[in-house]
Amino acid sequence: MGSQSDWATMRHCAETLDALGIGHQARIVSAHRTPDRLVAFAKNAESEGFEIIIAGAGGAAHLPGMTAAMTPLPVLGVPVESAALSGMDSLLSIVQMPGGVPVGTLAIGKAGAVNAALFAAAILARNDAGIAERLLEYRSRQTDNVAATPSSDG
Ligand SMILES: Nc1c(C(=O)O)ncn1[C@@H]1O[C@H](COP(=O)(O)O)[C@@H](O)[C@H]1O
Repeated sequence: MGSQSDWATMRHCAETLDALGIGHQARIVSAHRTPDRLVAFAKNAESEGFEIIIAGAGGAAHLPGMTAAMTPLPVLGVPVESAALSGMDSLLSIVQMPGGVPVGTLAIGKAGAVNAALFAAAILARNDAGIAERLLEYRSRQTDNVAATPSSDG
């Protein structure tokens, strides 16, 4: 993520990965404020054993795209909700990549952070039966938790 302030959003991604038993690391890396850290991280991520990068950033969110430019790994982008423009700036700056350098862009905020973890799980599940099974269980629990009728105090 681009800043400590993104953790309130991105922790939902980390918690979802934990729930699915998927190993992960959370790091603060900024294309703007820590450019050398970004280059070192993105260029070495594959050789360090990372399989997917989830990049959450807000405002002028260059982090996901710059990361994607420097790694062959799949990069998922989470637009963090910004105070000034409610995350529309984050969304548009992450989603509007030029052809040839894709970032898989999720929804703004918490839903996007959770879905980035689930999307990563779906990719990893193709080659990992344990993750595939846990993802199915997660989806099944989610289905079971949707009531068929509304409660009067809901
Ligand atoms: N978008 C980026 C990048 C980047 O794209 O490299 N680095 C920090 N930021 C974003 O700036 C916002 C405000 O950060 P602060 O709260 O630290 O001022 C955060 O949402 C962060 O992701």
